[in-house]
Amino acid sequence: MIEAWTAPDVRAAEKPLLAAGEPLMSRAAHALAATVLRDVAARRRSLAPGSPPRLRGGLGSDGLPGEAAVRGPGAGRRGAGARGAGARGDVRGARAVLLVGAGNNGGDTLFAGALLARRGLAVTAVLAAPRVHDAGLAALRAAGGRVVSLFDVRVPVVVAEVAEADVVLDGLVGIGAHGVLRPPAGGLVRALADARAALPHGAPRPWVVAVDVPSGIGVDDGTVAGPVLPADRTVTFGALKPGLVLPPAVHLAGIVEVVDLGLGLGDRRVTGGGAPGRSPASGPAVRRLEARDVAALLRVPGPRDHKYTRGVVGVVAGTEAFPGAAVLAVSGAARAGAGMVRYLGPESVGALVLGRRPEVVTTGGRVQSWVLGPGVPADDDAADDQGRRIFGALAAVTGLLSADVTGGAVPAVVDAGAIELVEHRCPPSVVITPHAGELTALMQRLGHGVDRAGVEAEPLRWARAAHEATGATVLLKGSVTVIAGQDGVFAQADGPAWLATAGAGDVLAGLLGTLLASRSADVLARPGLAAELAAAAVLLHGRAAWAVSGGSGDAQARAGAGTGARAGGPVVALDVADALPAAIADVLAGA
Ligand SMILES: NC(=O)C1=CN([C@@H]2O[C@H](COP(=O)(O)OP(=O)(O)OC[C@H]3O[C@@H](n4cnc5c(N)ncnc54)[C@H](O)[C@@H]3O)[C@@H](O)[C@H]2O)[C@@H](O)CC1
Ligand SMILES: Nc1ncnc2c1ncn2[C@@H]1O[C@H](COP(=O)(O)OP(=O)(O)O)[C@@H](O)[C@H]1O
Ligand SMILES: [K+]
Repeated sequence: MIEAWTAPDVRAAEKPLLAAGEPLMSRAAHALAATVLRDVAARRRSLAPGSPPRLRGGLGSDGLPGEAAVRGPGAGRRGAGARGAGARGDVRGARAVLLVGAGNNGGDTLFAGALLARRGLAVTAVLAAPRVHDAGLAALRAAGGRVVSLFDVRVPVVVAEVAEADVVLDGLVGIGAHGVLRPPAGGLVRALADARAALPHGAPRPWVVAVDVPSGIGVDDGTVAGPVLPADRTVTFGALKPGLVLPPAVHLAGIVEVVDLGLGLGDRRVTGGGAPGRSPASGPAVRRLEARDVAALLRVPGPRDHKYTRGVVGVVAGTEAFPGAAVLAVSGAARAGAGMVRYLGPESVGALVLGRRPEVVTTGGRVQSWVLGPGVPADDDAADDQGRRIFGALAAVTGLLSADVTGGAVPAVVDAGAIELVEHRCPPSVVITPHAGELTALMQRLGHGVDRAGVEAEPLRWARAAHEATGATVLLKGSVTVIAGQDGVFAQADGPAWLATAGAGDVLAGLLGTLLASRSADVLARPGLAAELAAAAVLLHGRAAWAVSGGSGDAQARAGAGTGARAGGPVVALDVADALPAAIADVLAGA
């Protein structure tokens, strides 16, 4: 399990250690410097023979070829004692620019800069505040670092200096940031980000290391309200922060590395206030399941099981206009290991479903979960019959009709057109699975004046708002899928961008239906479990998609800075469903 903790939580955990005199800043700076040295050495090693002595010349990409220690958030922790990691390569003469803000984030950066200078790098600190960390500044000066102030030099001069650098350390603000970056730091970052965006693809440019977080992101909510310099790597201290796992900020963090400062977060619950909507002491603000967590959630059948104990999934999906969605949802459910799948819908669609999946049953009966809505447009008269079926199932799962009539409440996946049909408060065992457009429509119907861009800018906020407004668990789809449930938030980043293809969501709905059916009674009894199973479904869906696309490694590393990992190729939704058995087997085998 990957855990992200808010700034107040981190501060609360640091407090007793600082009071006891633990040298946290020194540990942070040493680990930061070691990583920078390693990165710079790796880039220098990648230089072709005969290239000019400057490190960035000739690289031609933002990559770190040959680097061994690429890691995603939580994929591993480095102790603070990783000194000398850069010793394998000669880094003398490399140029480093430090962007230094007023607080301890700037202090970390200055101390790390001093270590870099002592290793032979030419270090320039650009001070973006009238006063910066005194001891850090003194250390840098003593080590031979050069210091310029944004109050004395113009931004274009700094931009030109940065363009000539091999590595930039972004130490403007960390967990003490409030709001968008203020001048002069904001103007500098905007100019640097613009200059970087204007470079042709693959053009040489400096490697950017964010100190703790990319300055300017919403540390606790992942928002990007102002300018931010995209990082190639983020070296974060003590614990992951929510903004390093949540969209859209996660896309600016690059490869994230956690430096263990011994804060003990996760070992115990700290009371730090936390993010809005969270009660104190409620644990990490955001979690991300890993394969081993999913293995523990999956119910593996045993000798006493039969098809009914394994779980029957009822699927109300597809219309004559959109029959494929029924095939995809049913395939997702069947391939994920349902004991039985019942399909309910138009006869012609049922025939298509049976043609593809003869094991499906097309008669009514008891189910342990529902999958409602894929391929059922909310505003289409032809969908009336499907709409009636969905209303019936919703009446059962929301407890609107008595168990005598409905056979009892069971968990449900409410997808696509069915989301528009939710009119009553849901239990958390109902999982609504919108993409950003569908969530926007839902929130507008509930009276919120938000548009799609607003939802995409603040996915955490709107997923939570939808959960609070409907009572349902909300799974907001995207490259990072955000799940807001009764016991908190998950942010899953498991699939390749190739997965953004028609019908992929239908497969996910069916797959999730099966996971809910397999643990139906548990889901009804434990309000937080639906969100965990939803996160598990996203992980399996993403891993199946990677298998189909032919990629390798973890998603963050692949998306990271040209590590040589395979980017994979196109996928189609039905192939993703067909890859689920192997994805599940791999997860259960610990692969
Ligand atoms: N607390 C600790 O024990 C440790 C903290 N560490 C570092 O300390 C950082 C936190 O330090 P601080 O609490 O000093 O806070 P920061 O350094 O993150 O930022 C606070 C400073 O930035 C200014 N600032 C805030 N918002 C701004 C904005 N929008 N635009 C421009 N300037 C802004 C404030 O006026 C203040 O001077 C962490 O991110 C981490 O890098 C590490 O050294 C590890 C140990
Ligand atoms: N850029 C991306 N990277 C990875 N996965 C993505 C990306 N964009 C979308 N996805 C995933 O692809 C699927 C698309 O689902 P959806 O939008 O519902 O499509 P459909 O309705 O056609 O089935 C979701 O699981 C979503 O999380
Ligand atoms: K920073």
